[in-house]
Amino acid sequence: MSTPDILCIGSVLWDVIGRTASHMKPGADVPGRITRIPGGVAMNIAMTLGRFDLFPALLSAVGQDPEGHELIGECQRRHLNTDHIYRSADLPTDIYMAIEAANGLIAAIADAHSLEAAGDKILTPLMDGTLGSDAAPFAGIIALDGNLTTALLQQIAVEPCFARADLRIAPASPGKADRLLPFIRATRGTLYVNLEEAGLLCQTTFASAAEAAAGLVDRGAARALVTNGGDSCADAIQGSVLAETPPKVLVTRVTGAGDSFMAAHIAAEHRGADRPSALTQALAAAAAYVSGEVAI
Ligand SMILES: Nc1ncnc2c1ncn2[C@@H]1O[C@H](COP(=O)(O)OP(=O)(O)O)[C@@H](O)[C@H]1O
Ligand SMILES: O=c1[nH]cc([C@@H]2O[C@H](COP(=O)(O)O)[C@@H](O)[C@H]2O)c(=O)[nH]1
Repeated sequence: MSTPDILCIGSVLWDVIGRTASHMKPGADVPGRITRIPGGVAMNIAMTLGRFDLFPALLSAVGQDPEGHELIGECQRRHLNTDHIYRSADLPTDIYMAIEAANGLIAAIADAHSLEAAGDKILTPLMDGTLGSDAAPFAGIIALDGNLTTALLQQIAVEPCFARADLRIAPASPGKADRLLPFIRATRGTLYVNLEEAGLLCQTTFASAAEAAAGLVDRGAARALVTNGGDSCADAIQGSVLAETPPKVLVTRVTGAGDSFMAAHIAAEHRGADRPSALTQALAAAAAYVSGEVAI
């Protein structure tokens, strides 16, 4: 069994996405296309890392139902390491559904109940010596998502078996933004949030990504990357805020843009890029993704 370059911990599920070229209001019923593709923040990050020639391992909960078997097959087809995924016999594979229209994301529902119910079973390989333990903590990059419960995220922020990891954390959705608070309190990890999520975490509203990233660091975050759709994004650490505007592109899909940005940024820093060039490379990758140049 080869040692993974990076671990992705969080949701691995099926995304059911309905897309239409029409504008939609609540209650609209319009023609369009419905697709089912592998998703979940941890999975999206892992898929993008794979495109940068990295070999991430997934830590998640996937059911032993037909949907779960098929999903594991999709992971393996993409050369993602599934050896450490917790395969529950009684929990169903999680699922997410979203509707995207000409006027953007209309609504989405994430059913990540199985991941939540599995709790710290998904972390066993980092505790029992398979990938790490308290005595010999995993010392690589860990991309984490906010689909994990606050209790589990709290555990990761302070427990010895995570003490040496380079934690990269995304909230998964605005509704889950406050689950990242343990990392702000513990001044641990790099947070990847959009402008709305930054505001929710700080219980305020920010006018720009630069202001938001600096605000997160002021409140205790070790490092914060804040994106804002087609507008300028920022990377802040104590005493330094970088900002850059994304390339202008024709947007054909928005679901997963933030995850693409995060994965490309992690991959750039894994290759040794400095902060300004990592930001530029992440924006280029996100632009290719939202313009539809990248196959899923
Ligand atoms: N309308 C857009 N035009 C150009 N780039 C975009 C657009 N929307 C998203 N992106 C790219 O994707 C990144 C993440 O998008 P954002 O919408 O902020 O994240 P999230 O998907 O987490 O809400 C942006 O920083 C940008 O690089
Ligand atoms: O509560 C959650 N919302 C969204 C996701 C995942 O995030 C992606 C969409 O996110 P965004 O719209 O921020 O790009 C989808 O692949 C979806 O599976 C998730 O794991 N959990």
